[in-house]
Amino acid sequence: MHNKIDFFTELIRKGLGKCVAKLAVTAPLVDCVGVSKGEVLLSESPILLYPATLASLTSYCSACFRSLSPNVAAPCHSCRAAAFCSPACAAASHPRLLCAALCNGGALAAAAPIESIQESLLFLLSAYSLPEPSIHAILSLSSAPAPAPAPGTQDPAGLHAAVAALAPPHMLPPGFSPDFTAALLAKDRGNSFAIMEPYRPGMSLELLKARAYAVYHRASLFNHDCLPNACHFDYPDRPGPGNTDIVVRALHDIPEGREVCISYFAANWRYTDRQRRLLEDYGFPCECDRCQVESQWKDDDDNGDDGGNGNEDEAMEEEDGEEEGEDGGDDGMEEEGDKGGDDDFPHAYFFVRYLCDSEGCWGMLAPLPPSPNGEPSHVFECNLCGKMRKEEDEMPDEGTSGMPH
Ligand SMILES: C[S@@+](CC[C@H](N)C(=O)[O-])C[C@H]1O[C@@H](n2cnc3c(N)ncnc32)[C@H](O)[C@@H]1O
Repeated sequence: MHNKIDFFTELIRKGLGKCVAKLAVTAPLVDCVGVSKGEVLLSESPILLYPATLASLTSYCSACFRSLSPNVAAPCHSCRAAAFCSPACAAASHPRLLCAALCNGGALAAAAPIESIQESLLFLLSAYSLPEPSIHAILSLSSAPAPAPAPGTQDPAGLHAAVAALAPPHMLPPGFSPDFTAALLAKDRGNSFAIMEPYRPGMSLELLKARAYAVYHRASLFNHDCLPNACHFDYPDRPGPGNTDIVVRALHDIPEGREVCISYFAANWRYTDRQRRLLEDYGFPCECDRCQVESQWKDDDDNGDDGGNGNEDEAMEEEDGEEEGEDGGDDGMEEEGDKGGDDDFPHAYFFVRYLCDSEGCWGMLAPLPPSPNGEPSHVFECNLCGKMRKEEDEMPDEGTSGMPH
């Protein structure tokens, strides 16, 4: 356990779900005429799909990004560095500038020795391979601010020079310039979605890497909230067409007029980490309900460090033990609230209900879509590990406590 959110989730694993639900903020429940829980709000194909790193080229099909099985993988006839999972994917091929750069021996690997530079170069070579309307669709998205130069990274001018050196000049689009490159990079930073490697049970989310990145036109319009009311799914290894489509579903009923927001990263991140990421990568300080609450927490509650004792796990375990010892556990959380200890965490309900409890996962749980006659599903699906959880399995009852959003 690392922080207060982990603490509440741990309580749920110990069967104290009902108490945590009592702590939930009692916002008025609104009659929902807007969106029903589990409803698919968006299903969309990417404008652009590109490998996350050079290593992705040998593990995933370069056209559809399904996992490659070695006995069916066929190398690209031109570059021999990328591979495809089927004749149809080989015919669809992969971005022509990327293919040309890969034909150039180890030049791409030499230009991009570290993964962050690889990611930017793979993006640029793929984006510059798009037909003009698609490049303009990317340029129409909102821009994220340029990051402060970090050691080992390359600025847009350096990345532009690398693309110019790697791609045959006649293949570059009209308007190719350092400014064009900088504008594209700014769009990628604030709008791309990671398509993750396959999750294996027990694997820590921190170790899970992206296999590819995708830019979508309409999905890029979702704003962020640290207590989102929707989350996105992708199913890259599923058979059939549309395996790289993004699917956005409502976590719960959303009243008409309420903004639909997703979280740009795992919802269990600490306040300071969320603020830093949103400021650095997206250019805004988050002022959502949750951040307003958590900004008031003492440093050792959760604000980004261990509060100096370096062993928060122990502190939490002690606190937990005390609760159970005092009153048998179930009402402990309410008492904790009465004592003023944890009543400053009104969003506990959200974590209990919508965060996956698979070991090391921390994906988000959203209900499956309602049935054709509008019946809501009582099965929740994790958008990272794919685990299905029945609503009644350790989940607090939606009707007995307030909904955060
Ligand atoms: C993926 S885009 C979202 C769509 C964008 N708002 C638009 O109108 O195209 C990300 C950008 O939206 C803005 N944004 C997203 N969530 C926000 C929030 N909670 N508060 C303020 N700005 C936000 C930031 O400028 C961020 O860089």
